[in-house]
Amino acid sequence: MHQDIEEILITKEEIQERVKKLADELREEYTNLQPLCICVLKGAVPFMADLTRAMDISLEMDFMAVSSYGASTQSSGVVRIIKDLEASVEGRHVLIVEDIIDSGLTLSYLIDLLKARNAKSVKVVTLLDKPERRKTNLSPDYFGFSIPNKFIVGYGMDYAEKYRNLPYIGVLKEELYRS
Ligand SMILES: O=P(O)(O)OC[C@H]1O[C@H](OP(=O)(O)OP(=O)(O)O)[C@H](O)[C@@H]1O
Ligand code: HPA
Repeated sequence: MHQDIEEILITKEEIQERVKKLADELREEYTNLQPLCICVLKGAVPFMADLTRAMDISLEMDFMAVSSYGASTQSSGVVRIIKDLEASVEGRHVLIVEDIIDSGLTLSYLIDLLKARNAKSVKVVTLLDKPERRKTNLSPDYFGFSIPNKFIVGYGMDYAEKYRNLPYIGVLKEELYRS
């Protein structure tokens, strides 16, 4: 795996340090609110696991899997629900946990959906933000790192389902995904 990485953008230690700081901020906001943390599968799994443990407050977790319909419909923001939540969000303080915001289309769909289901509040924490790629005017309530427009993998993020278990975030060698 490691030989396929052009450069390490964010080290394991930098991730750990930033996740701890984000967790401190979120603890301030959500103590006594019993938030429902929603992990957007699959990429956000490592971040969700590390963040919620570091938050160290009473909370609940649920998981959702979504997928864009494809290139032609992506620009319309149409998203297909592959796995829906088990919990009801009605009256709940919801925190969406994402690994990366790119165009923002996935998240803007999810935010609208959860509001339509009568969540009391809906906020977003993402580890990474790629603002250059944005196609919506959405910005996360909390983010770990703002990154350049490069294709990255690791700490949950994949290319063709591989590299999710890298402990750091790295830029994938261009020849591997352009070919
Ligand atoms: O801002 P957007 O352009 O909508 O892109 C961001 C979404 O894309 C990635 O998920 P992906 O569909 O690759 O699924 P995965 O998490 O299972 O890898 C990422 O985890 C976000 O959910
Ligand atoms: O750079 C990325 N890498 C992996 N998955 C992604 N989903 C959106 N952007 C990316």
